[in-house]
Amino acid sequence: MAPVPATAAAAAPAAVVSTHEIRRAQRADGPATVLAIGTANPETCVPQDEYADFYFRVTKSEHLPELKNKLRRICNKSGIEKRFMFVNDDVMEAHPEFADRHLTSLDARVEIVSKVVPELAAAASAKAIAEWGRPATDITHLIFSTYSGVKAPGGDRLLASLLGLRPTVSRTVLSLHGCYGGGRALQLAKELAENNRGARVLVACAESTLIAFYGPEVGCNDTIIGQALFGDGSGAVIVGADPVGAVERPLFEMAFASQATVPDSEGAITMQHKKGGMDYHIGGGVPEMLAGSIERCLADAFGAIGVAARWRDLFWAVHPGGRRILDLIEEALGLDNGAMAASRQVLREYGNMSGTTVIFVLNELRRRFVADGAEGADWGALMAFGPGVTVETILLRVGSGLKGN
Ligand SMILES: CC(C)(COP(=O)(O)OP(=O)(O)OC[C@H]1O[C@@H](n2cnc3c(N)ncnc32)[C@H](O)[C@@H]1OP(=O)(O)O)[C@@H](O)C(=O)NCCC(=O)NCCSC(=O)/C=C/c1ccc(O)cc1
Repeated sequence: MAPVPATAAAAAPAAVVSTHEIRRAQRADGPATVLAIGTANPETCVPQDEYADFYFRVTKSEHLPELKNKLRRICNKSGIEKRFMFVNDDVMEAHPEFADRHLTSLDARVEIVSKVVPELAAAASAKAIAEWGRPATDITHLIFSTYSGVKAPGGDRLLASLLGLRPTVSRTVLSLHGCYGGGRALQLAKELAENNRGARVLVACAESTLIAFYGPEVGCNDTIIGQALFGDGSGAVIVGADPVGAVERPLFEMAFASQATVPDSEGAITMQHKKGGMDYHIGGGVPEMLAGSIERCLADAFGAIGVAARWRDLFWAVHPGGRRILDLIEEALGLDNGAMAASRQVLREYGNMSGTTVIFVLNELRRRFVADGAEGADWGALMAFGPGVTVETILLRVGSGLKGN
């Protein structure tokens, strides 16, 4: 069809513009930036040194003392002091079938998590929105990441309604990314923010171990290791480009993001919903596998943007999948023992909350930067890992909202 001359009709566009120009006008000018962070946890807190007693009591497994001792040994070496969770005595009394993974319980689990997980995400998101300082109706996109979401319409819809987001908010659910869900969601938020001028993306990650909580079994060490490490929590981040001067405070600029799959690692970490709850496997060699891959991921990412980085000069937001993962990554990169202090603190206070954890780490880093004025800090790396084995890398720069506080 020939273009309509501008004078032909009052409703015609004033000038013919190409789709390239339309596209360019839709893009943001600056990089995606973290503008606010919020976190939340369920009420029940279990000290790590009481966890073995709690777990063997509520699952009625006291007849397996060797496994209880093994759980105690792992808890002692975990670097964790306490964890928060939805599972408590009341839940287990109401659902004794949760203790036995061979009984059918998925429906009951999904019924509970499809309510409590979005509610927890709403609590974290409300904190992020309050800190952000703009109305919830200014959120244009919502990314909800959880491995508890196996229902439609899903937790994203409930979350949007609990927060009073506008009906035209663009919703996406990410599921079963496990421990790299937070990294994946932030990376997607970066793409959305940079490609949609004025977009404000709410990333909400929320996980509950209730979907995967069952009693111990002789010969299944995965259950014991999971019981030693995992906790429940939610983290929310607001991401947008071109911050509005007087209102929005740039915390971290997202300069580059990438994903890599570790070769020959398919079976190392697995998750699958089954009739008795979510089944999972955590291979013994995961810390070594990650330590062997991490430097390549970082070098490729910094290489792609032409920045010569020295690992010792960076700040770190690394997913604390387990204490040994942090130890081996520090060693592989030749870092000081304090380099992962924010990750270790989150591990100590909350355990491994799967995809949510890296948002807690980012929040802890922010707290540390505010406390010391972000002196000397410039570039950093956020890294998250999970099934695949997948490594998410996001290169960060300290934002102006954190400098000179
Ligand atoms: C703190 C650990 C667990 C133990 O510390 P350590 O310094 O290695 O100590 P040890 O070498 O003495 O090991 C203590 C015990 O733990 C056992 N162990 C050591 N890793 C293992 C192992 N992957 N398997 C099963 N036994 C082990 C090890 O065999 C040993 O057993 P035992 O000799 O009987 O005392 C440490 O190994 C560690 O940090 N491991 C990293 C764990 C890890 O790979 N995490 C990343 C994956 S997280 C993930 O996939 C999440 C999935 C998920 C799924 C469901 C959810 O609800 C939520 C999330």
